[in-house]
Amino acid sequence: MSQYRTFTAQDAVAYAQQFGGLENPSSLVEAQEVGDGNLNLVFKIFDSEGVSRIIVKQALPYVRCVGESWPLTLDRARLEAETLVEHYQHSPQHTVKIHHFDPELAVMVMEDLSSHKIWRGELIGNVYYPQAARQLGEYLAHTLFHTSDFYLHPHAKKARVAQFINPEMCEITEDLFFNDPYQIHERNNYPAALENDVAALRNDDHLKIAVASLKHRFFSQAEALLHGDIHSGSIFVADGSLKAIDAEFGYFGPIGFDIGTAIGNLLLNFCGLPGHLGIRDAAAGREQRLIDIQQLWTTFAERFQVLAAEKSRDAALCVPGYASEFLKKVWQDAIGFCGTELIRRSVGLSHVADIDTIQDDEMRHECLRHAITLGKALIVIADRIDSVDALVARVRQYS
Ligand SMILES: Nc1ncnc2c1ncn2[C@@H]1O[C@H](COP(=O)(O)OP(=O)(O)O)[C@@H](O)[C@H]1O
Ligand SMILES: CSC[C@H]1O[C@H](OP(=O)(O)O)[C@H](O)[C@@H]1O
Repeated sequence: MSQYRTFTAQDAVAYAQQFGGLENPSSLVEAQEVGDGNLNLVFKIFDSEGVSRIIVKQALPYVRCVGESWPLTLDRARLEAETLVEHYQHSPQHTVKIHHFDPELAVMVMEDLSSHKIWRGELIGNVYYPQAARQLGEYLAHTLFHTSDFYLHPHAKKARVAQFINPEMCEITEDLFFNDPYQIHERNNYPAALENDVAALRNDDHLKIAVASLKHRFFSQAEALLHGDIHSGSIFVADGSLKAIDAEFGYFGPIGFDIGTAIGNLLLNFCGLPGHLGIRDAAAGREQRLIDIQQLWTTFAERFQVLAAEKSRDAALCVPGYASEFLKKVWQDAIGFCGTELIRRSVGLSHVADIDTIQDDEMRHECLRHAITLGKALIVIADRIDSVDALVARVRQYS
């Protein structure tokens, strides 16, 4: 029989005392539930001095932001913990450390990153972290290379693919990214003023064929163990430091999905900045976002190629020149997936604070239209955007 029960704050304290690995567990006295994501409970556990020392995260048997009417697998906690543990092996500097995990309770105890801040909030507040984009590129290169066919023995790779089969969480992405925005659906969420813009998505057959091709790749390309939801709200930053959290959508999928999601969230911030800052600061912030995107991709691609040259184990994939060919396909995928992230965050169930917190309705609608237009263009002309400089030029063209 399942032992699962939803934790109270007191349960979380007792659990952290038992499994937090701290030298003086009895100093942990209080918990505060701080979850602001769409899905789970997150408790900060404080010591008697009021200092947050460790985190307890528990999956609920349903989608938190919707309620019990949308049941969801508890196995997502295992998938999150195991993805983060695997990623930590390959990129310990840039992955939160998991101390303990219990599949029955769907709970994990992890490193407290209260010294860091969620990147999305910092991007909205115009606080610049010059190393962050490069560090994100490093994280993606190391985690994706070391879980790919370049590096893993074919038997180990297939065993990992099976371990990380994640049908329910993938189904959420399959629906929210590739279906809902292109049809009438009760989950969609956009202002009435955008009705014509959204109807145009539904009526664009050329766009829908390109989206179908991206969904097909999401279904079928088991290239590496993705984070699966690497947006700026799943990334903590501090001076010189970046750490990924929240990997419950982890599965073996197309590498371009992680790259496209990351770039897409930088572009959503680009679209939203005029709603938060004056003209000059918004323009400067936008330039920084474009530099972030260039640094993210350049770091990722350079690091991936170095790893491929030094550590590829497969006799065919290690042939000189193949890794750079492969990265061309990854880039094409990334542009398309980036476009789907821009659209689903503007029209679908789950939005981003970069645009949603803009107070002025007219301005917010303008920023949403910008994201939709840019997203549509990227999906349709992905094969004509063959470099990061070409992407930056297209973003300027649609500004
Ligand atoms: N390791 C951590 N250290 C400090 N705060 C955390 C940590 N993990 C999560 N949080 C806080 O909890 C919030 C929600 O966590 P997240 O993993 O994004 O939840 P969800 O899975 O519901 O999206 C984060 O935005 C952050 O404020
Ligand atoms: C019904 S889940 C919607 C949305 O929420 C996830 O984001 P997060 O939990 O990090 O806020 C993910 O992006 C899903 O697509």
